[in-house]
Amino acid sequence: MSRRRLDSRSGLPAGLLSDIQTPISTEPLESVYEITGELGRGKFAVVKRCVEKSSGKVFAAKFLRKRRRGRDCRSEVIHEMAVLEMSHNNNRVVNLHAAHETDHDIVLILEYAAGGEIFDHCVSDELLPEAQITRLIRQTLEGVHNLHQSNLVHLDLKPQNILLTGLSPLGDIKIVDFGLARRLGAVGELREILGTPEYVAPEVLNYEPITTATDLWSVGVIAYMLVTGESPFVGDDKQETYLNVSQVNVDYSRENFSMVSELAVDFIRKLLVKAPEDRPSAAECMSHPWLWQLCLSPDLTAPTRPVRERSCGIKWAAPPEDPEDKENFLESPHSHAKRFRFDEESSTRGEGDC
Ligand SMILES: Nc1ncnc2c1ncn2[C@@H]1O[C@H](COP(=O)(O)OP(=O)(O)OP(=O)(O)O)[C@@H](O)[C@H]1O
Repeated sequence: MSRRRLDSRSGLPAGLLSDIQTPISTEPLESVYEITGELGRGKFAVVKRCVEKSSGKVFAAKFLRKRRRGRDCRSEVIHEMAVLEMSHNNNRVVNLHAAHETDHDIVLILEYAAGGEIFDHCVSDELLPEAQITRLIRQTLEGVHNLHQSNLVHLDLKPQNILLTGLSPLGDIKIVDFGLARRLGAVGELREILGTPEYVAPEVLNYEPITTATDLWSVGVIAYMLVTGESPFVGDDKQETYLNVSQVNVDYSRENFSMVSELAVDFIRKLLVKAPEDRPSAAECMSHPWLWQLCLSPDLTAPTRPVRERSCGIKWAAPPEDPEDKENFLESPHSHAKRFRFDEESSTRGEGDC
């Protein structure tokens, strides 16, 4: 995808934020941090593990190139910093610790997420138990809800951008990569953006207005991938992927979902709908019974499911008594979030369906 709305005067992507509080230090990075190894890379960035010499604390240093394809992209890096700063109080977003500038890069020193990407759990031979998946989705929704409350949309949510604070035991999620994030309303209607074809919503492909619902589509894709180990829209080539997305061509067959609860399917079906206005908001999603049915399960660390094994014994549960869930939750989903209308029939089918 290459479409991108440009500001007519500057030739830069429209709606970039430019106010930052974090000073950009020119002190040589190596004098402050010991760089220890690569954690990941994207199109214009490489992320390395580093240790702050003065404190011994571990961080992730994201090296963002200032020039890309012969163009000065400093303002895009500043924008990413501004979004991170706006999300400072959002516990589900990686924290910006400091920033440095080198000849070629601006380096964001980020909170280190030691557990890697949830993508690894989508492509593993052993999928996570649904109780763990629902915990991760709840946390993702909480992070997304808080972004949306600040009028921010992420627009590049995918399993590679949802990291974990730890692996064993499985930690909490941290959302990263705000390069495509935008503030809604900053420049009128938003219709733009590149993204990763497999994960983008139909309205992005169709150059229709982008709203908070665009992120909710991606949450549906992420949930699909975590429960099935498959990417719902990926085709043999880009064209086929686009077609699958724009026709919402999703495979809910027994083959893919043999091990998945009916409530999980219902949750995903609610999000992977073409019309953005028909998708529930992040807050509304939080009252879906799938997210709470297993949260009182005594053993969240239950063995992982081999791919295609059935998850059974589904029982609906009351909202969480778990203090962590209560603390982190958007108040109480049942008291505050407007309840999205869930299909009674599809919800009850999960019970005892082993
Ligand atoms: N804070 C972090 N802690 C640990 N690993 C990280 C952290 N931030 C990023 N990574 C790793 O580096 C990868 C690339 O980071 P990121 O997505 O921010 O880069 P990007 O160049 O903007 O990516 P893209 O080209 O997909 O937009 C992530 O998918 C993740 O594996």
